[in-house]
Amino acid sequence: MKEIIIATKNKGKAKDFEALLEPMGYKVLTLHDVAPHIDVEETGETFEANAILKAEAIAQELQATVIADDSGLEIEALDGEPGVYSARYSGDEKNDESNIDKVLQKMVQVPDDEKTARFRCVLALASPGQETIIFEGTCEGLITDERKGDKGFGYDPIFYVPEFEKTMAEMEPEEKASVSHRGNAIRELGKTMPGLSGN
Ligand SMILES: O=c1[nH]c(=O)c2ncn([C@@H]3O[C@H](COP(=O)(O)OP(=O)(O)OP(=O)(O)O)[C@@H](O)[C@H]3O)c2[nH]1
Ligand SMILES: [Mg+2]
Repeated sequence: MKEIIIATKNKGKAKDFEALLEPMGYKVLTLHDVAPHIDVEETGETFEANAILKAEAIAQELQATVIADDSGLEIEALDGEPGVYSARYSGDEKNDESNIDKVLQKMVQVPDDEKTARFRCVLALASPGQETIIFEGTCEGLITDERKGDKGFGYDPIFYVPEFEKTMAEMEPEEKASVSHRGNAIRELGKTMPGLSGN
């Protein structure tokens, strides 16, 4: 099986990548497998800037081709929050549960028909000595009033996808992969990276 390095320490993201890439014949390796000592500070103000930071630092360190993912949730009624700060919305310790609590509390006053949101994922593909390439994917949905489902990670329990009539945390990994921001970004990447099929 071919191997592919994803420059992430987020286990939820790693599972998403496995659901997406294993059917294409790739074994997913993360920073936990190949460089557990490295932490790249996310100092950028955009998903793109942070994805490039992470991908280039790890590609340089390992002298290998890597993919980094910077992603997050953009809620219209909150002017795009939590956005690039999604992982640390409620504090530096990256706590999914308190991040969700903070969103739900801010959404209490928002009318139901204004609960629109999107997940955005930016992937950076970096190789030593080559120009980094960027791919993007989004997924449109609605913020629910309460948590539903126990699959997935992050904000998945409060992100409702009308097409499936489920939150992302109620979807099987393959279902999430078929509509998610990460799935859509990988499918974009598949159009240009030889060997990665777009299906
Ligand atoms: O419910 C969710 N389903 C998803 O599919 C998803 N994708 C992203 N997110 C949120 O956005 C942050 C990314 O921040 P982020 O890109 O900096 O990643 P991270 O710091 O968690 O890991 P790393 O990849 O940087 O190591 C994550 O922690 C989550 O809060 C998601 N939430
Ligand atoms: Mg991060």
